Amino acid sequence: MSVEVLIQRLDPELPMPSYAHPGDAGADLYAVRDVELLPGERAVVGTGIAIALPDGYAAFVHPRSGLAARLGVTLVNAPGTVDAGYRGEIKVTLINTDAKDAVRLRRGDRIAQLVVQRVAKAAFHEVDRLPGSVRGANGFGSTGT
Ligand SMILES: O=c1ccn([C@H]2C[C@H](O)[C@@H](COP(=O)(O)OP(=O)(O)OP(=O)(O)O)O2)c(=O)[nH]1
Ligand SMILES: [Mg+2]
Repeated sequence: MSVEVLIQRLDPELPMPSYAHPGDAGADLYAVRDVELLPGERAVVGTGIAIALPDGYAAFVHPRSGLAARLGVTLVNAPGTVDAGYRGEIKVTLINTDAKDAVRLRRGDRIAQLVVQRVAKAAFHEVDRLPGSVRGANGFGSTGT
């Protein structure tokens, strides 16, 4: 399934978001600037792009596993939600979770990945009692660890 997504490059020197392999779900996003993150520090970094998604779609900003595993860098609000109507620059809220080492990322580094998905719009109907289910209200580790 493919969907047309309009993209505006706010920084024409950065590459278009790109899928590294056919079949990848996430298209890599690039840092618009250098950033240094001290241990525990976070920063909002632009990606130099704005998009227009069709109604019924959203895009989700996910961390990259390589940055997470190698450097401890992830996203504070993973996954970030990009609404179909959002026309501003897509930004990434990075955090360095490492306890000891600072991390330096450069302009043009791939800092996150964008997953475009269909999303349903809920019509919320208030009721006094919800229909029964096998799980019921069990959660939060109810099946064990
Ligand atoms: O990682 C993210 C998350 C969000 N956004 C942009 C797109 C999204 O449509 C908008 C608002 O995001 P969200 O609804 O998560 O933030 P909010 O704190 O609820 O802000 P608002 O009151 O503007 O909805 O910010 C990003 O660029 N990157
Ligand atoms: Mg919101």
